[in-house]
Amino acid sequence: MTTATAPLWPAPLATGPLDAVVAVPGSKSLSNRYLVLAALADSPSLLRSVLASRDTHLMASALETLGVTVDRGTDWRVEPGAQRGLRGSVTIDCGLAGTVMRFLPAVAALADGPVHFTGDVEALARPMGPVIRALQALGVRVDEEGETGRLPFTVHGRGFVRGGQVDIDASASSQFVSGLLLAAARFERGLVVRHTGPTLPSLPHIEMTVAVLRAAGVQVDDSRPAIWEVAPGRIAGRDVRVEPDLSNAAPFLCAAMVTGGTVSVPGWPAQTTQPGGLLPGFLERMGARTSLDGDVLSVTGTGAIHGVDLDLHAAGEIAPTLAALAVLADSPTRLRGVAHLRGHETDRLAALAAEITRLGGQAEQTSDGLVITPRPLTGGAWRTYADHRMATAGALIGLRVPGLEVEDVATTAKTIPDFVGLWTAMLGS
Ligand SMILES: O=C(O)C1=C[C@@H](OP(=O)(O)O)[C@@H](O)[C@H](O)C1
Ligand SMILES: C=C(OP(=O)(O)O)C(=O)O
Repeated sequence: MTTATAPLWPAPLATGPLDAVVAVPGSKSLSNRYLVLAALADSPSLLRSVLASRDTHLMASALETLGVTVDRGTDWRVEPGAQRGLRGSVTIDCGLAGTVMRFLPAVAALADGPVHFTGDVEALARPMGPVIRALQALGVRVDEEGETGRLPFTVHGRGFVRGGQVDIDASASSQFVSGLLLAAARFERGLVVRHTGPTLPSLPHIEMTVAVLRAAGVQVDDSRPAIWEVAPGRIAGRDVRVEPDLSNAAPFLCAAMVTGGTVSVPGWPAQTTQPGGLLPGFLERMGARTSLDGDVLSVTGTGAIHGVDLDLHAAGEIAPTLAALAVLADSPTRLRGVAHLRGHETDRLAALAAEITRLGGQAEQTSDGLVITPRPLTGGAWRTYADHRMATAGALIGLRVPGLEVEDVATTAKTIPDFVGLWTAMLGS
């Protein structure tokens, strides 16, 4: 939570070109999908290199509340609740995790009683309406308690969902679609989801959902644009290794460009549905050299950072990092296609514009993004609005701007367990 008294972390200045290897923890998006599917499966699962951060602990705790066993050791072992059914008459704390608040309502509909959903104060602003409306259209009772289309609400599980077909406007978040698809194989008739809105952000994340479902033995037809059909059937427990979080790799790789050095991330997948897989291409357009040697992705700064015109609708979660890089570029940048960032952990377009401007920079919001014009910056507080990616963006700018202090850097725990440790180790190596 952001308060006036939140501590300030003096972001370290870079003292020279980096030459560092950074082992980035597991993907939030993959970890939380594997957890949901493991909970709905008909046999146990073992999740290796799973991310242990606030968002994945919230997911694991929520599933435990529903009667699933999640043994959180080095690897996480999940004993599904499927055979004996999911438990109702419980409350789920979503924190600020989009994956928990959007993935679990459809799961809760399978529970044997009411499941109350709540979260952080910042979470109460995030859009939930399409999820609630879709479940209601499928015959699930959902009682809203505060503002319409927002947390908190109660899903009245009846132990089964008939399923069928549902239309949904997912222009505010791809997670609305993913959340329905993840549970759909457990609906009596499966589910056809049709997206009806004007834009569809984060398509790679929906493709990720389809891929993890298929890998668990679920039949998914995604051959028609913006329509996904999940057949009813069993979900298999799995033994899987989670890829590193490529979006969380972004600030570290960008640090190579800011310092004119090299940063390498091992474990980079040859193929991935993570939107962070688009990152090397974006960084090359901004002036970096990149190479994939085996599974080690290296980014080398050439000394130059160029402004760029980028449509980020497929990869909105890396927009804050690229905005921070753009602040340090040699020409203006336009980021487009990311209107949905207004419903992320905070209104990220407003937050980035405010904080860049506070340092003396120039950043204007457009209807669907930002225009950033590089200017000399001065240090000062960088506010983070409970947003982990605002914090890591501040750290990146702080490599070059003396006196920049990141408010509430602990908010990075949402998806990285020890961001400050990894960042300072990178700078020290
Ligand atoms: O499904 C997922 O794991 C995610 C989907 C995206 O959400 P939006 O489509 O709301 O941007 C992304 O930004 C978020 O960080 C994770
Ligand atoms: C948008 C993000 O998170 P969430 O999963 O909470 O939507 C993010 O991590 O950038």
